[in-house]
Amino acid sequence: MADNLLQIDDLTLHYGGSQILNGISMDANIGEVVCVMGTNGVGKTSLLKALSGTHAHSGGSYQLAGETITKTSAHALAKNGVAYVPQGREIFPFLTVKENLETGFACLPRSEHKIPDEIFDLFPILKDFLARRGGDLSGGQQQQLAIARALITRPKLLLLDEPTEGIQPNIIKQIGDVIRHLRGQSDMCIILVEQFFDFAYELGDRFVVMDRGAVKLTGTTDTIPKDTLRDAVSV
Ligand SMILES: Nc1ncnc2c1ncn2[C@@H]1O[C@H](COP(=O)(O)OP(=O)(O)OP(=O)(O)O)[C@@H](O)[C@H]1O
Repeated sequence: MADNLLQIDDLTLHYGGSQILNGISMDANIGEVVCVMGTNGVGKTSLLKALSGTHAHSGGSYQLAGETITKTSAHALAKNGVAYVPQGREIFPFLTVKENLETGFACLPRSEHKIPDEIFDLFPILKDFLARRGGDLSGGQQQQLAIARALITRPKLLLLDEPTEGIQPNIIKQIGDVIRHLRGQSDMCIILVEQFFDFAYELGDRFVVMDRGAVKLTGTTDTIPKDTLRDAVSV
């Protein structure tokens, strides 16, 4: 039986008086890549903000590994194993690559304040650039740094918001390889928000298509024909 990690039911989110998520229900398992798709403005980023605690949900329930999440601060959720790589990456431009990675230590006990070798196996370029300022990296290198920083926190739930946006093809391929590697380790669940259809289709175990703050289609490559999924994502 699949190892369920995430379960949300009827989740809602408001920005002030505007309701943006209108009751999202979905689940996700360890070892799985779940792709959240949909056109601009349907609420994909808002869903990741709710899951990461960056913006508290306003209703419904959120369970992580069977525990109901009521303390929705981003710091509490990071300590609970949720790592968020936001759209635009948000690395610290004036900190070095090493210092950016070390910010991930904030949610680990002091005894674990070491950058694991695996990080440099996955992203060799970061080892070469440890002393370089984050803001001096290329966009693709910054994206790799942002994913690496998230992995430092040893997440169970890794939230990736459009990791291919504005990135050149060879780095997109490397990021795809990293996601595949992480899935193969079967110790975390990845929620991937992605508009690059072929990239998402290749990596996804399951797909959740959103429309106006709700789920309009969900299934796997076995249950949704590729063209149906492509059409659902683009209209
Ligand atoms: N801080 C905010 N205050 C008010 N409205 C917001 C805020 N952030 C987002 N919105 C609105 O919420 C809706 C959903 O935005 P969201 O960024 O979640 O969509 P998205 O599916 O991720 O879009 P994209 O693919 O363009 O990133 C949009 O209409 C957006 O204008």
